[in-house]
Amino acid sequence: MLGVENLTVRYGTHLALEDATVQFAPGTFSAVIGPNGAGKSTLLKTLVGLNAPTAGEVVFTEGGSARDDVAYVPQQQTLDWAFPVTVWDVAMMGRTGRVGWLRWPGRTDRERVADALRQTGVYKLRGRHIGALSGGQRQRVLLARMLARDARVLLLDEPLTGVDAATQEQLMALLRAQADAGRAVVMVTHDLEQARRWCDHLVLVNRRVVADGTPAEVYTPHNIEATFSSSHLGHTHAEA
Ligand SMILES: Nc1ncnc2c1ncn2[C@@H]1O[C@H](COP(=O)(O)OP(=O)(O)OP(=O)(O)O)[C@@H](O)[C@H]1O
Repeated sequence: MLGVENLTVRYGTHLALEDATVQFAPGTFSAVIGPNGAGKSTLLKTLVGLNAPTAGEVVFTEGGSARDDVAYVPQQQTLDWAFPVTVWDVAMMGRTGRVGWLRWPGRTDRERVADALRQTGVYKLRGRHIGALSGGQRQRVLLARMLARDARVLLLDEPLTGVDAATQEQLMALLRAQADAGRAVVMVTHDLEQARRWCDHLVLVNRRVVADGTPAEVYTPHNIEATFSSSHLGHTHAEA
């Protein structure tokens, strides 16, 4: 189990997330939903250890250094796609940590990478330079790197950006299967409708956690209004 308790994150004087308490359970596909600037990426980055809490904490239950068990897929546009590596190399980073190998990949590593590339449908592109890929192909490669990692917790920041509708459905099915296999899958998205169809846990965020529960519990006009209306944003700004 991974979660945050009373988490507040500030960037300088800017309050990005305030007093958030949420848990992400194994076997659950969670969606973190909210408008631009709501603190969604901040939540994921803090879970993976890229941001330090200003107050509150990240909580791992069940076992010790579980952060090693977390695979993180950042937003596609935050990565350097001109970097001279192939699709295979990027997926292998899920095993070895970085290019210029920390250790020489073994047979298990190669098998896991091949399997991940097949699952995401880019095995045939394995020799291609990542700079030559479409947006949808890039997203598949990032998902392959995540799958190759074989982590128990999967955190994905808007993994369906730049992906066509048919591929989005395929990738959502893939993530659903990861949750059904016992992993905790947490996805940041803007797409409330898609999240409602595929996820069993929705977290609505607008600087604070507005609602947290099953789609049936969370998907109410009141919660959606509270999450997405600009008047509410103004309200939370005023509180900050
Ligand atoms: N490194 C940073 N330094 C200063 N401010 C930041 C930093 N990162 C994020 N912010 C600000 O914190 C707020 C929350 O950002 P965050 O990226 O978490 O939002 P988000 O919900 O993921 O938004 P989007 O949907 O646009 O990606 C925003 O107002 C953003 O401008």
